[in-house]
Amino acid sequence: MLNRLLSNASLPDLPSSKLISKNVSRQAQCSTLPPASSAKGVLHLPPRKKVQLPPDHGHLNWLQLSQTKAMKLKIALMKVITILVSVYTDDVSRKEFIQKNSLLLSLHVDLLTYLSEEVISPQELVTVIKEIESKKISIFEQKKDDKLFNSVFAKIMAKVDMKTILELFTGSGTADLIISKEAVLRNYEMKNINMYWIVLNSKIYYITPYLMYHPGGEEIIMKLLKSSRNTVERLDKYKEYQRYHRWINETDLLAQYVIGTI
Ligand code: HEM
Repeated sequence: MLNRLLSNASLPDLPSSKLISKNVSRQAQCSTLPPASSAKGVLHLPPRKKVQLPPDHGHLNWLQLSQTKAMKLKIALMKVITILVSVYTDDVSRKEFIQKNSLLLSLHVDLLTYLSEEVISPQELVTVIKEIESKKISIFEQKKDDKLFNSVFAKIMAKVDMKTILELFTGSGTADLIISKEAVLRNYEMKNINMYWIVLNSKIYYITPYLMYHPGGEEIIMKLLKSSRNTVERLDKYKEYQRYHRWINETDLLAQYVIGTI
């Protein structure tokens, strides 16, 4: 499989050197180094936690997959849906969101508001999400797409063309959207695996598509997001993130998944 991927070699536009943080003060444990020595004065690092990923879920698979147009569209649509459900279901959050973002990102705000008022109400979305909550399967992992989500995608795309959605919601197009901490906490409390965000260093990322490709496994991330100890003051998981991989530059690795900023 790897040989086939390497021979196709249409590698994405992400040189590996870009993924390495330049501000690493000390080399923490990495895959190629032996564990840190327990000698006096050497900082203790968490033990290595090797997990077995499903077939075709290596880093290269993920990079290639995330560059396909179908995947980009699905991610953009899911960004829209997760914002509608996390922000627009609550009057206070919605008003604050519109007020804070109308000046700089008016097109994003207009599109989201139009969708929520004319195309699919956030309450309707919540019902759809609840219906498939119990399946606990990411729509990015199923061979066959989930019909309910597809019907929502179709509703949106019947009113807004694909080019507009891709232009506004692909890559870091939404990076400057300001989203309240209350809306993020609402997202963290959702049970449907397709809705997951994570905050790292004040940036919010849509993390569902990456979960099964995470070399440290999905469990460790899910545990953090679904902890009953999460509060508006404890949304940012950057400390925990850095504990395991200071050397990884998440802003480049997750550039396509940015939802906004808290
Ligand atoms: C959400 C964004 C995240 C990204 C993009 C990410 C990325 C990565 C990458 C690329 C590796 C492989 C590192 C290597 O082998 O050198 C890795 C491993 C790992 N990550 Fe993450 N990670 C994320 C979040 C987290 C979080 C929140 C935690 C836990 C608090 C975590 C815990 C781990 C662990 C335990 C490993 C295995 C390290 C080992 O091999 O010993 N990750 N992650």
